[in-house]
Amino acid sequence: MILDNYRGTWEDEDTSELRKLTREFIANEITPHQERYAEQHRVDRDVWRKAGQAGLLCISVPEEYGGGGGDFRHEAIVLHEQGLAFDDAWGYSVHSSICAHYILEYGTEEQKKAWLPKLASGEYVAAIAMTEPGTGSDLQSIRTKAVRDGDEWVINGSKTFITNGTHCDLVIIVARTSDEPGAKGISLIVAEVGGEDVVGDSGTWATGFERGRVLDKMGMRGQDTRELFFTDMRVPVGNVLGGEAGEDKGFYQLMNQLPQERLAIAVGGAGVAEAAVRAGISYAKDREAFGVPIVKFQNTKFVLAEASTEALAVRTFVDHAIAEHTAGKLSTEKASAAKYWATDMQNTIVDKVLQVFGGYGFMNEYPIARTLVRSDEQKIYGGTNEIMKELIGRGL
Ligand SMILES: CC(C)(COP(=O)(O)OP(=O)(O)OC[C@H]1O[C@@H](n2cnc3c(N)ncnc32)[C@H](O)[C@@H]1OP(=O)(O)O)[C@@H](O)C(=O)NCCC(=O)NCCSC(=O)C1=CCCCC1
Repeated sequence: MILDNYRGTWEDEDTSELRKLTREFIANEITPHQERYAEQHRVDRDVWRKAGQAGLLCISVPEEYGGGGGDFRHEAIVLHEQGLAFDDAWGYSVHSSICAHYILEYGTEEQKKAWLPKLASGEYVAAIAMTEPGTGSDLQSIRTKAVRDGDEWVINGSKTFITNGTHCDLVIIVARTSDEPGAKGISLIVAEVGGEDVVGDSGTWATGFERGRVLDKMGMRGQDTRELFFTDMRVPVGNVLGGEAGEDKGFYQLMNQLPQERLAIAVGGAGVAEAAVRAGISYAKDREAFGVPIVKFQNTKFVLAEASTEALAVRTFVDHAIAEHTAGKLSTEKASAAKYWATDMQNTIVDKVLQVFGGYGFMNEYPIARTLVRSDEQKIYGGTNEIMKELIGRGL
């Protein structure tokens, strides 16, 4: 099969070892519990602690802050393995590959030392609260407001679609901190909110912090997605990422960091696409019709030939983007292209492979069914694919 033995140009012995470790972790801690995680709309809180112990959290954070001392290639291995395992609860990657990086890139030395070791060990779960009920793609229009009162920010507002909304102990809140319009008056404020291991137990939450509805999603049901509310919630004034120098810089920090998030989603997409092809091949070899395995039919071969070629093309493009990102050369446009194309192709590939399964492809007991719905979500979050095309278009 053309995907066999493929290795990205950036993969080496070190990443091979990490791949083995990640595969083992997912096989033990995620795959056997997928159904339960989907039912409870989140993984167990312990998954973070175990991932921390296994060295799978904050892999690209320097060792001096408790991380693994690697780079984005190492994050990419974990993301790719999650895709390959149809792991649709990738909140721990959001924690590591996205949230930790805001602190690493923009935090003061004191902030990095205070928070990163806790994220790397799994003691804290992190979330980033960007999207609001009335503000998705148009990020400049956020309304959550932080007003300075002495040594504290007083925060009011609401956020929705927040990954890790149930478990988060630390939230990076995107809030308006000045009366400047649009992009200029926004800051990233870190709030330590008090974690929650049990849904509904609000005993340890910060005053003025409330977790809203657990959102009932069509796919990625094991991923914890929730509303968050802030009502006169007080946060120390020093919690703006980057300290005083970071005030009102939040929008630019987001624009700089979102390309990594988009690439992370593309990497997951490449993994899911490949896993779908492998599942389709395996099913077509087992399933018999008209006295022969259906893989013998030309239609089946052609569908799987197309899907495996497309999955390989996605992987090579994503690998190219990973190599550029590791070298510090990934542009906003190329990260957007990787996200848009990898997730669109993921959707196309999964859809055509599902047809090979016939009626069984529509049954939830086969991962391919929930994977199709998951593929729809990949095209929306992290910046819709339409916003990705807008960003590519601006660079033409
Ligand atoms: C691209 C975008 C639509 C923004 O365009 P506009 O036309 O409003 O903004 P524009 O006029 O282009 O710019 C404003 C200022 O910003 C500077 N700048 C732009 N790019 C950059 C950059 N790359 N680096 C530095 N500065 C930048 C620009 O110069 C301008 O500055 P100025 O006003 O002159 O001072 C932006 O809002 C966006 O991206 N939305 C998608 C949100 C979105 O992606 N959520 C995702 C939510 S999170 C999520 O879904 C999750 C999913 C998985 C789990 C985790 C979370």
